Amino acid sequence: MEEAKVSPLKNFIAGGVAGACLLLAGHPLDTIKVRLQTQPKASCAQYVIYTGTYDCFRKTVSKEKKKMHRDNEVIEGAIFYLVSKTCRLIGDSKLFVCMGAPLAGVAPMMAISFFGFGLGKQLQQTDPGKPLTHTQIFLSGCLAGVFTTVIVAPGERIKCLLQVNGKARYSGPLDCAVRLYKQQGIRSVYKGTVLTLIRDVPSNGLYFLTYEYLKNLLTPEGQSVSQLSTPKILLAGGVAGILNWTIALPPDVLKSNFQTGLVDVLRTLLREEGPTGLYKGFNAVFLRAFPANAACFLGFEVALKGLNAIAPSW
Ligand SMILES: CC(=O)O[C@H](CC(=O)[O-])C[N+](C)(C)C
Repeated sequence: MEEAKVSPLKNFIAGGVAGACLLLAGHPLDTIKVRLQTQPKASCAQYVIYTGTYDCFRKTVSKEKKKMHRDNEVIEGAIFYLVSKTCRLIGDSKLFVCMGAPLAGVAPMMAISFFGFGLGKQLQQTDPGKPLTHTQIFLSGCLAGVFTTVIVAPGERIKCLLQVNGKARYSGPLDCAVRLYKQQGIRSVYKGTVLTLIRDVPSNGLYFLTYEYLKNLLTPEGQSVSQLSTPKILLAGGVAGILNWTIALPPDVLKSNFQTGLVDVLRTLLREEGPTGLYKGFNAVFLRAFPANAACFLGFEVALKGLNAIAPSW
């Protein structure tokens, strides 16, 4: 297993591309996940808003279809234009609801994530010819999780509030951020930071370790990992996404609920729903994890290859 020279800068740029791919492939199911995770618990099943992933999908699509307003025609920039067109193509649904904010958040988040991972590897890489150990790769991933929390914690706070409340409470991400800041200051914007760290530090470690491990495993003897075929990249990325969520989901459920207003989340959830409550949104999360992360790593590898071709010496 050979280790190429790591460039955190190239990782940063390619990571941004990866983030855009992750978002485009994963946002509809992410919206469903947050709605399922944060819906209030009803005493009688008949009053639950969404009975499951499919029910939430169906209701979101039909409800939002009815609510198409002129203001949805307002296009804020080229990216938003493309997103809203894509949105219409899948049936005028609002599963891509508030995608402007996540795109502005996820692309830099993944850029920082891949940068942190690259930096972690670079710091531990004494000899470019010598492969890093699994522990070193895991720790590099953990470092990525620490870095990303700086923007993930406020980004997720805003995203979750918008996904749960739609436009009923806030006119958009900026309005949401400003109002949180004005009402309770920076602490409110950063509400959920510890839970974000608990979710993202170990899961990033496992995420990158799985991807690198599978890439090496799938590389035929005598070939370079950089020549890995597209299906194998998709497989390694998809599996990394699934394993990432196996440990990220319980703290994610706590975080989503905490960031949208529930206090004493762990105790309340365990008392009301038992340990399975910590796996709320399971179907949506795992349906999303494979394709979204497969697309993410493919976007990363393609962008990195392009950068290596344009600027081999960086
Ligand atoms: C928990 C989470 O956000 O995971 C990211 C992938 C995904 O499915 O959204 C990846 N990362 C580990 C980089 C945070």
